[in-house]
Amino acid sequence: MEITSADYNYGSVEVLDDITTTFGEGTITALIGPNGSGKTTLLRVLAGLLEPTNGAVRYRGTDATRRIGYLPQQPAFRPGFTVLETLQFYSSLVGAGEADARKRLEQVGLEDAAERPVEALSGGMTRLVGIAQATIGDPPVIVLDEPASGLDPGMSKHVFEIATDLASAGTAVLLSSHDLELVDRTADEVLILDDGRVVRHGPPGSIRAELGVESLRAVYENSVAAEEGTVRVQGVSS
Ligand SMILES: Nc1ncnc2c1ncn2[C@@H]1O[C@H](COP(=O)(O)OP(=O)(O)OP(=O)(O)O)[C@@H](O)[C@H]1O
Repeated sequence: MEITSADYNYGSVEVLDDITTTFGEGTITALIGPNGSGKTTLLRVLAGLLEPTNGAVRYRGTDATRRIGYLPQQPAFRPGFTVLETLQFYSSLVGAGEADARKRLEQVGLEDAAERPVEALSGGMTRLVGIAQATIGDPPVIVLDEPASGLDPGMSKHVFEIATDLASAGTAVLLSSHDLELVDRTADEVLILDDGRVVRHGPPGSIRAELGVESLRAVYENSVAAEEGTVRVQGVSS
């Protein structure tokens, strides 16, 4: 999958600036960057939910029944249905069959919550249902916006293990995260976004070596110009 010379503006607010990069199948690419740097916007463009203002996104292997799975930053499900019914509904939409819904539920460790109404889940459980939903039908590209946010340390690790399994099976996994340690340990590629631009992209080990630092946190601090404790808000002049 590749994105070429892509910009994205919300009206007059320019959020993404000239993004060109490729994402390989079988790899986990983690997007990291300050709050408001454009990670969600880039993931939505890559998932095909937003049309880039300029430039293009191209997918390979478009013969899959479901081309892209997507976990939004704040997943929400229609109330009045159980967890299993919700996932079966998504399965039927993508022609994946009922067994796939149960398999995905087990994969995220939520089989005991199968009969619980979706509106009665905790925040972390709702995100896990969202991850299960995103993986139904084995799409070749899976886009996860902060999949580990709000999860306890054990579940965060588990979610990154799910991402690793998906990548081993050939899926291109794109995700955003603020957990630099987990990203350092798990991602094949790291893409650092600052103020809507890609400031670094490569395997975490290579970019650490390039800068002669020990941790991804040090890479981040070296690469991101934002002042700590402030958020750069595009479209607002100070
Ligand atoms: N619908 C919208 N209309 C106008 N501006 C928007 C809209 N959505 C996002 N933005 C702006 O785009 C910029 C990038 O937002 P985005 O959500 O992509 O950042 P992010 O890197 O995902 O942030 P975070 O880490 O806080 O989730 C922000 O300045 C935000 O205010």
